[in-house]
Amino acid sequence: MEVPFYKMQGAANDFIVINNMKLRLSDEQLVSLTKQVCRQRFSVGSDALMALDFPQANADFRMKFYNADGTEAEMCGNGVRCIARFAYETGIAKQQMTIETKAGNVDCWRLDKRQYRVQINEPSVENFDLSFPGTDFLVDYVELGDPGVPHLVINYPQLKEITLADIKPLAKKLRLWDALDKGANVNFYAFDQNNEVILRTFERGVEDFTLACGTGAVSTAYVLKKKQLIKNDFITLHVLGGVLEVEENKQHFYLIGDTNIVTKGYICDEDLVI
Ligand SMILES: N[C@H](CCC[C@H](N)C(=O)O)C(=O)O
Repeated sequence: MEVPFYKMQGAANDFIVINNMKLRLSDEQLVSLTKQVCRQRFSVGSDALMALDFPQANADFRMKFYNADGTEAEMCGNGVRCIARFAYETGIAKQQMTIETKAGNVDCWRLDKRQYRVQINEPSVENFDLSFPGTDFLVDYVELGDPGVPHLVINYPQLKEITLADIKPLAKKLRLWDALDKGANVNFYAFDQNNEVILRTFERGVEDFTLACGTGAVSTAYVLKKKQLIKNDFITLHVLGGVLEVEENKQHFYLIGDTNIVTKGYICDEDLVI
């Protein structure tokens, strides 16, 4: 079976995007497809797969988001920005759209050919200054949306001086912390010399650091604003894949950033079983 798809990335958080309004694959088929085609080298390789589908209520369309390991996540900030561009450029939506996600509906705006802006779901859970056993780390927990996408936020001042390998063991322990009933994505942040944020995110369902994480950026910005560690309404976050902007406007948080359509074509992986 040849599967028509776009390969897209937002700040190098990369995605396979398919139109399930046309393919009509079942949830089980989407999970199986994801686990096969997200594998690097064996197949296309990607952080996640997103299926654009019919909305269940009054949104323009529905985004079904699957991590590379096949687990479905509640939301994806970079993913929503990319699927919004896919929808606009394939005539499914106009320049402003409402997208149904597991975490709730989100509004998204096309700013220009590549820049998209999304209003991220309001937090439904927040627990600050949790002490992580066996360390002197205080970590903050936020779920964006309801049910929310779970994020831990940790201040790690020497982030610039260390490598991801140095913090991967800690990231894995935090990701799997048994105090969290659905685990979490793990965000390490530090401030740079311009008081902008450096961010590195270990993602649930990828089980590794990705080059960017949109809901991780918003979770971090949310914590910094709530703790009054940052005053301005526009927060620049430097991630390995580039830059993400988070805007707070009337208590709502918006994620703004670049998108890139890397490939348009067909997955014709000869080992693919659907
Ligand atoms: N990269 C995504 C986060 C995906 C969340 C997923 N890793 C999970 O929570 O299982 C983003 O840009 O928001």
